[in-house]
Amino acid sequence: MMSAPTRPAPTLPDGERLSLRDRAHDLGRTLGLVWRASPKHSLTYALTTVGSSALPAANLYVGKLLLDEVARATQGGVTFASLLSLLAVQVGLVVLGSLLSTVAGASQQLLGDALQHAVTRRILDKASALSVEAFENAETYDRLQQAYREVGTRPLGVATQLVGLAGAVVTLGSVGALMAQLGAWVLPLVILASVPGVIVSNRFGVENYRMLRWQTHDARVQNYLGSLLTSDTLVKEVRLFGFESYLLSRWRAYYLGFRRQLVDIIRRRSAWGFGAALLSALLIGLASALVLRRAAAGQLSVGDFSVFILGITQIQGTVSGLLNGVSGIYQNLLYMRNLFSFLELPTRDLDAGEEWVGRVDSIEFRDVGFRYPLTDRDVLRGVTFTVVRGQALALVGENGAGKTTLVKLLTMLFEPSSGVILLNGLDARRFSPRSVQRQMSIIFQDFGQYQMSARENVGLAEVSRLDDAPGVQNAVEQAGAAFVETLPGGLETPLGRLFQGGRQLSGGQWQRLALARLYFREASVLVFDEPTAALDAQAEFETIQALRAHAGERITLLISHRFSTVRLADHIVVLDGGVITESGTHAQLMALGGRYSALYTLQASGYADDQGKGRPAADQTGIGAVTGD
Ligand SMILES: Nc1ncnc2c1ncn2[C@@H]1O[C@H](COP(=O)(O)OP(=O)(O)OP(=O)(O)O)[C@@H](O)[C@H]1O
Repeated sequence: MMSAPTRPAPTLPDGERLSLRDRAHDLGRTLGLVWRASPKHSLTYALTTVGSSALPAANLYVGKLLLDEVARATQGGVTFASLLSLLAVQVGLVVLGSLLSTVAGASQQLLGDALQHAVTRRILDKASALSVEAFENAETYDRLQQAYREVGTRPLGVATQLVGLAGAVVTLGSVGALMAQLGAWVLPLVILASVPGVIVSNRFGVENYRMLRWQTHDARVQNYLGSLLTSDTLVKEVRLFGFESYLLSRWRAYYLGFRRQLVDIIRRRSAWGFGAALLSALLIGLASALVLRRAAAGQLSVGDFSVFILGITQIQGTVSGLLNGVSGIYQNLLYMRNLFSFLELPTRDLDAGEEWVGRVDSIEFRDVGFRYPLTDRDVLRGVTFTVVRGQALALVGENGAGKTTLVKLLTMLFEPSSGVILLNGLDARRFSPRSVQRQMSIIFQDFGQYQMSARENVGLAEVSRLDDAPGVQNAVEQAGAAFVETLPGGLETPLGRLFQGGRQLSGGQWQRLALARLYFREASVLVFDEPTAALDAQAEFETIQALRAHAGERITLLISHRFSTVRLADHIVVLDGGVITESGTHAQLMALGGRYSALYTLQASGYADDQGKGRPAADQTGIGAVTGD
């Protein structure tokens, strides 16, 4: 059986190291969020809730008067009218209670909805402003996930619990004043009886929160494993290789790990809970004995006794509500700390810096190095090359050599750790990344397959022209994605399987659409990261032709493992372990007889063997035709 995953011991979440002052600050911030989400509903909810908290004492008191009157009636001298007037007051209180709780419930719901929208919006705004780097950092990503997952409950939880606390104080004060008249020790004993249960539930509540937080990472892994088993795109591979049971056993190993922690908590919580209930029963018994002693001495009326009996439930409910409210606020504030620290994450202002205007005519990497955050290895070192307008530069290298990382630097998604990138001879750091990025268009290796219409899939490259149907059409043709015209709704056909009525495309068709997206943006730098991986030979040939047609006016950067494509570039850079080991034209590199020539010959001989008829290898992929013109 698969063993449970092991991870280093958990560290305390940020919130648990906070001082009282910081917590008070977070509380103030949370209330600020709530208030801004909807002042009207915040106020209505607070007033109605606190108002209705005084009703239990009023009910108890009128009930006591009524009982005493009924008891007196047995001795005569009480009119039906006086009993009826007390009943009318009691009914009035019930009606008022219903009215207040209806208004409180409705305003809470509306406030919750407004608050969820406001906080989700802030999370999404923040996520949109975070750098790509932040998404590649597991801790930040966990923080985002948690903030997003619990946004519907936590902020509202703080507000309702705080209002609940104010209400509990009102109830406790008013009911307590009534009960205090039954004997000096009665109220303290009843209050004390509520405490053990609350302490136990709080202690385990915090432990539960810590457990869930500690499990966030593993739960993500488990969810991922589950998603592999339910994915429509992966089902073929999973079935063919038959690794369902492996995935299931890993998924189950995580479940068993969670289960062990849960069983442990439940066991301890039950034992402590039972002990607390015993202690509480003992204290209530003692308070009852004190009251009964006064009753036996004829010092209490039937009404007084009803205040005691009903008051016990009322006080216990209120005290536990009060203490739970405090611990609930504490727990929700831990979440809020997580949310605030996510919202406080530094963002890279993509608009900071000078605005880049005009085309990019040259890109120069000068001794560029890069190391991913929180890692201890440089994935690029001393990278130096120049590419100018009209040139196509190809990057080759084995998996993990650093090609995609280089593209991330070139497209200003990441900043180099050392060295400098010059655009038209100027330090790229001077310019706002967004303005430079507007000059760039790209097809990534893991390009998006947007479950939207074909037009949107292309138009997303330049949202301001999303409705430019002729422009989209043009890009579609350039990318050889004319198949979209044959779809039932043409460009408006919804794509993908996620939503009803969507048309699923093949891998190559999705890739052509991604190419159309690249062409749709009028950019001076085009980056192709494995643009032909999912294309057939004919499509690859057409793509390369389109690429060549554009090369004249632009800078083209091409990453490919297909040497048939690579050899067409004007300049080829070979990356090995993050370092440039060779560079030059295809002919120069072949003449050099180094790594490039070895790999090229290896791939070419593969084609030749396949064919076995002595036809030139390159013809197989249409390269002969391309280079021959
Ligand atoms: N987000 C990341 N955090 C840490 N290391 C990373 C990250 N992304 C990539 N790397 C590491 O950087 C190195 C270069 O990766 P990169 O994706 O640039 O390679 P590549 O040449 O594009 O590979 P491939 O041909 O497989 O696409 C690899 O060793 C990889 O493990």
